[in-house]
Amino acid sequence: MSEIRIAILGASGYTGAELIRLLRNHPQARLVALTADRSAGKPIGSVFPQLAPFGLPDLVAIADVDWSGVDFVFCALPHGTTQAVIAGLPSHLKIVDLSADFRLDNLDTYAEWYGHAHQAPGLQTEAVYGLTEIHRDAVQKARLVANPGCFPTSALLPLVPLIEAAQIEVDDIIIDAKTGTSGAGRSLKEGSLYCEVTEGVHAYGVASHRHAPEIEQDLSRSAGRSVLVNFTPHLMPMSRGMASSIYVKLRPGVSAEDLKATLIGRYRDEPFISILSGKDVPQTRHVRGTNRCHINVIADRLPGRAIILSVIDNLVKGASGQAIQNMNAMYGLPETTGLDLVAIFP
Ligand SMILES: NC(=O)C1=CN([C@@H]2O[C@H](COP(=O)(O)OP(=O)(O)OC[C@H]3O[C@@H](n4cnc5c(N)ncnc54)[C@H](OP(=O)(O)O)[C@@H]3O)[C@@H](O)[C@H]2O)C=CC1
Ligand SMILES: CC(=O)N[C@@H](CCC(=O)OP(=O)(O)O)C(=O)O
Repeated sequence: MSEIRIAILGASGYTGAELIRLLRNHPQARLVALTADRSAGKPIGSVFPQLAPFGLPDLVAIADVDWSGVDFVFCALPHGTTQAVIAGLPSHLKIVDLSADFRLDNLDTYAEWYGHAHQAPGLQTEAVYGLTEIHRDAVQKARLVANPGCFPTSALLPLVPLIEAAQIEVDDIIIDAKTGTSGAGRSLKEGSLYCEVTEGVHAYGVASHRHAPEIEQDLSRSAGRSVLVNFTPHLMPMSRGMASSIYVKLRPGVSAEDLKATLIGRYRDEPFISILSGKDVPQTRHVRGTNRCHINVIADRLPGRAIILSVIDNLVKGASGQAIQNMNAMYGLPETTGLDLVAIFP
């Protein structure tokens, strides 16, 4: 297939840099426009020296992009800024939006959790939730894909097949999740300072994190009724990586081995998902820098309960890697194109 001419909006951020790193290995991708806000007008190499040697376009403001030379847009802007930007783009463009702006189908739920009315409700009706392994058919036909959040990706990949198989009680799901600090983005925030993050761990967004309704949206779709979850994220002193420990109650007659068999069957042909053997514990270091998700299911000591462990790299399967996987699906390319990566270890 011919080349895909790509613009990255928000190229001077963490997910933007990760898109550029990964797309360097994509044979069809040609980066024709990179945008920034504070850094508009600068060479990308002045923001990210590791990207200086590759002949990339300079950073420009979004208003200065010539859309006639662009086929595809990765939108990696802060949530809340993206609906208006995407609503103003020409209709020939295919788009994967990495922000949360098009993830929630229910406009009232969006307004409740994001504190303002949706600014592009018409576009929301055409947006497809891009958890690729679960919504592949819709992603392949989509023009606008809402790339999932990192916590929802790590939780939904194991939970959706188990709910569809009616193997777990949907009213008793606890998601205890940990993330690296790059999840907060590159802009200056007191909570991301070294002294606030190093040598300690803390929960945040307790009983109020905006990824709860996103997780619940897909779990409710799978269950055919409203599902609520207990979700608590924690900030870890590491730059990237995400681990979700998920505590579930088994339905009568179901064992932890049954859950594992369901996941093995569902993901047998999925290149990015591994169900680990025995009681092997998934570790973030084993997926670092890759688009992979490692999962295991272990019987709890408490009768009738199981513990599901799921790890991803928040910047790759949790953001830029899944975004490229979705682009590949939208163009009918093998989903692994540009994403055939081995973890950086140790
Ligand atoms: N980091 C992660 O692990 C994940 C992030 N996401 C989502 O992806 C999106 C990007 O995240 P991330 O890369 O971490 O964010 P960063 O804060 O690192 O980068 C944001 C980018 O957007 C640009 N920008 C900021 N404000 C504006 C504006 N008003 N108009 C135009 N451009 C603007 C910035 O430019 P400049 O720096 O020049 O000001 C920068 O290029 C967010 O919506 C985030 O929620 C999703 C999953 C995981
Ligand atoms: C450490 C940290 O702050 N992480 C972010 C998650 C970023 C992400 O996945 O998602 P969005 O695209 O929905 O922002 C948070 O908890 O909000």
